Amino acid sequence: MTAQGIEFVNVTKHYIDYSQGKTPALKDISLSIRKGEYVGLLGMNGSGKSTLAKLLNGLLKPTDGKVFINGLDTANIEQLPEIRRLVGMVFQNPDNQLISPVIEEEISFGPENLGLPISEINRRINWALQVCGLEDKRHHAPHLLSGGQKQKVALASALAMLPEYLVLDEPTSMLDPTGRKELLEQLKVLNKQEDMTILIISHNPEDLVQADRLIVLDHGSIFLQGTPKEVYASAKLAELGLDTPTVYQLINQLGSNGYSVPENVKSVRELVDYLCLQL
Ligand SMILES: Nc1ncnc2c1ncn2[C@@H]1O[C@H](COP(=O)(O)OP(=O)(O)OP(=O)(O)O)[C@@H](O)[C@H]1O
Repeated sequence: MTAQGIEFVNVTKHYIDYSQGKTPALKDISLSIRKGEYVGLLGMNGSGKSTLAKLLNGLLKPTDGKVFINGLDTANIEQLPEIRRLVGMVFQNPDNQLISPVIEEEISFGPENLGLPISEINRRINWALQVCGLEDKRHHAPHLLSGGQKQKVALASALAMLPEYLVLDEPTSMLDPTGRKELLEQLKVLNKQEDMTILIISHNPEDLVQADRLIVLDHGSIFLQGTPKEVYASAKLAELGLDTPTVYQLINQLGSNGYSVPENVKSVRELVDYLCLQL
């Protein structure tokens, strides 16, 4: 067992008594996510993505199998506080996550519970507000914000815990195009500069292109995984009816015409730059 990283060992999750013959939400999943990795999770509605995310910080327990975070077992109640410090979660619906009357208090809640000194709490609040572009909203009430702004507050609260692992379930669903672009940029920075491991779930394939690895779920099982280039070049993906981002449609077309594009080209802009260099 590796001490660092996330490890799913033969994990099955049933929500309902399986003596009734119900299909499990997740079936015998084994996977490893190494520390510092940026992983995208995709799949059709009901394929098990949110269930997998909730297993990561012990919100759900496996029916069978084990989930380890840095070697800590999510089924061990004594290890849960440390697991929840390590794994920050940003849920699909921020209304379920925000509890304080003022944004600053919402963000300080977690660090205060860790018993950190005031100076460190303030440093983390300032940093999280700045990363999420919320400096001017510090004294606002979360419930008066728009859905997208609430999503940013939920992210800021998770970041203030300085998690090693950041799990985001549909984080861009309520953001406008600018907010979406900014969030994805910030995730890249958090991953590369802060060495934060990222697991992002999204129905928007464009949100996942910067991942190191994509994992595709189907009916609770891993259907396909690989680099974005490998996954989006796979004919299997079309079987699920999942969209291919524009840049990979172009890369696939170039590939079928005999032109290979390097793995690090992940946006239309980067593709154009790369092609210009080849002229
Ligand atoms: N609380 C619950 N009780 C019973 N069944 C549930 C519960 N939550 C999810 N399920 C079932 O588990 C399966 C996987 O659901 P999950 O929410 O993990 O899928 P998902 O891939 O995140 O879907 P979506 O893309 O729609 O968010 C579905 O069949 C769903 O009906």
